[in-house]
Amino acid sequence: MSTRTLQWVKGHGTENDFVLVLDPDGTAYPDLDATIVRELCDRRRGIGADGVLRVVRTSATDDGRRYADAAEWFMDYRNADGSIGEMCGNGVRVFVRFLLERGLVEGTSEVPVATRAGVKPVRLEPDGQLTVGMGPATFPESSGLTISAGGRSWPAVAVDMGNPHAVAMVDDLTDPGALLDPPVWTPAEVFPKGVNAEFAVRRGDHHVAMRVHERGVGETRSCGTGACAVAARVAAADGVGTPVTYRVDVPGGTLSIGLRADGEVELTGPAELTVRGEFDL
Ligand SMILES: N[C@@H](CCC[C@H](N)C(=O)O)C(=O)O
Repeated sequence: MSTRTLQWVKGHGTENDFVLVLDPDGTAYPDLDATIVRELCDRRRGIGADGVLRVVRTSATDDGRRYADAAEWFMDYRNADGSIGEMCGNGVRVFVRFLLERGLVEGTSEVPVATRAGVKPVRLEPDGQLTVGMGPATFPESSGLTISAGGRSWPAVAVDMGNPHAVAMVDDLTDPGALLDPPVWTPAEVFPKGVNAEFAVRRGDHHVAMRVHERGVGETRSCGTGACAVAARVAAADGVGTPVTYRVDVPGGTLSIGLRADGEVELTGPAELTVRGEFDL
């Protein structure tokens, strides 16, 4: 019989859902490894989530320590399969909602959060949504890139948002099929560490919709970094000037992506905490 329990909180951003574990000094759950992450995220045997956000002080982590002067808190993110993702746009909003609700940060103007893709400032909007300074979108060389899913293939563009994305424009969001298996891409060397694959359609002026198959997870209801990648790719294809804002519809809601004149990408969306409990380790 188990003698230890893990205290958890569940939250989501446009239905991209996470288990949050508070471990301020990095000592509460030294065994929170890939196996436990998989158990927590299991939707039948565990709590069920797309990933785990460990809330830990930057000074208490190897990956966060270099940011200790810029941010008190480090978002230690893992995908549902236990793998590490460098950045999570929906997750970082949920992370800040947790910090705010627990009184772990002073004031509400802007909260810097250290991630494996750098420090991201997050601010609370008057309507309760959160805006993340995501940094720039960059376009690694990807000429000839194709991505295949559901028995069909599309040309795609690689976009780096701190984590890797392949964006394909499709005629209809049902074209990639059920997205049960990870999409396959060529040339393989474009994404040596795997990829998050977005399939997008245009809905109108500065308005797109997308589905995503996330690396380390499967199809999810939303992906914040993916929505930024789609907006950046569509804006580049259209040659639109900045600043400009794109509405990106995802199965779990709507995100707003601001492409600023200085190259910064801003992600705005909701973040909610929903349930909490204990998990026997
Ligand atoms: N859902 C996230 C992205 C999470 C990480 C991704 N699966 C990866 O491995 O890069 C988001 O909202 O950005």
